[in-house]
Amino acid sequence: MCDREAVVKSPGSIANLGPGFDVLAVALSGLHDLVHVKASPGTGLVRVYSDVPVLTGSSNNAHAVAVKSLEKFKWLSSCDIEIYVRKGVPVSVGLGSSGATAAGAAFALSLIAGSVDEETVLSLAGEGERFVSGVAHYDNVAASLLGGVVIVDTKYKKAYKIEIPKEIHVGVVIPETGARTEKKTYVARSILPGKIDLETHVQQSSSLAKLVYGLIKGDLRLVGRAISEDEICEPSRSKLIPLYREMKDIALREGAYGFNIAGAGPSVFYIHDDLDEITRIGGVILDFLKSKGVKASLLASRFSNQGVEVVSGG
Ligand SMILES: Nc1ncnc2c1ncn2[C@@H]1O[C@H](COP(=O)(O)OP(=O)(O)OP(=O)(O)O)[C@@H](O)[C@H]1O
Ligand SMILES: N[C@@H](CCO)C(=O)O
Repeated sequence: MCDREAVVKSPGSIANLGPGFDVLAVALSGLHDLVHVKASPGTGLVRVYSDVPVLTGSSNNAHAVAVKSLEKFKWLSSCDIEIYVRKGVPVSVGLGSSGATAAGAAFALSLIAGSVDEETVLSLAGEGERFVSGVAHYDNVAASLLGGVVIVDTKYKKAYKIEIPKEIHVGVVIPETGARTEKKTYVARSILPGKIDLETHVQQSSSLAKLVYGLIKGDLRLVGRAISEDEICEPSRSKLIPLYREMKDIALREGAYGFNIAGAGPSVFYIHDDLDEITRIGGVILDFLKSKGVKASLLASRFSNQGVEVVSGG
């Protein structure tokens, strides 16, 4: 039995999308991790290798996912597990890098164990996020697994996918400075308000519902307007991102449909239906940052309906 392997591709993602803290995320096109899992006869030893040296061994969340998988799939404990992670999603910038690996590892291990059940895979992948941020949140991992825009059902640990109705291009401005440390998601979560008042709840729910309605109707301007609204994370997290307000003003003034923080930051993202506009608006933001002595780069991508994909094995 312990002589199986699987290679999967798992996409990066943007979580929250403005008002959907821990509830919404979207998979991205052209950015993915490659996760190769091998099982061989043994005693339940887990070894993880990565092309990003600091992520080799037990500092890679794939290790935590594998340990949980051995507990979940009992027969795997008579196997040794080796995992090779080739990172394609930039680490620690807000593009769901840890989530991409966690989702890929959970999916590949479940394939090898012969039991790919969405809820189990989601729950195993969430353990990879717990390892990184202290909390098992499911937004990034659900987007990496399913593709599209996902809505996380936090009560029943499920995720519902909304197919992206039309081309939505996204520009991501990645600052070289900002809260980009190993613990950045942990820190970015620790500064959030512990409680919110009723008025904030109503406003946030309205923005979130508007975003989902806009997606279903294919109304990108409405989607963008909703993406720009967040009463919970943006007020505190934006203070960790140099020139955040100015960047948002520029993007919206230049015609971006919506702008907000990508995941836990420090990157920011904006959307448009025209790729050329994404490039042009990004250029204006980068020129502005340069004039202020802030180094940053632009990454252009697209919202994608593609989730995790099997490359071989299983
Ligand atoms: N397989 C992995 N891939 C990437 N980061 C990992 C992995 N395993 C552990 N980490 C740790 O997680 C940290 C950041 O991941 P985290 O998911 O919090 O941020 P992110 O990738 O920017 O995504 P986001 O803010 O969108 O959730 C990294 O600095 C790294 O130390
Ligand atoms: N929803 C998560 C995504 C980042 O991991 C957060 O904002 O903290």
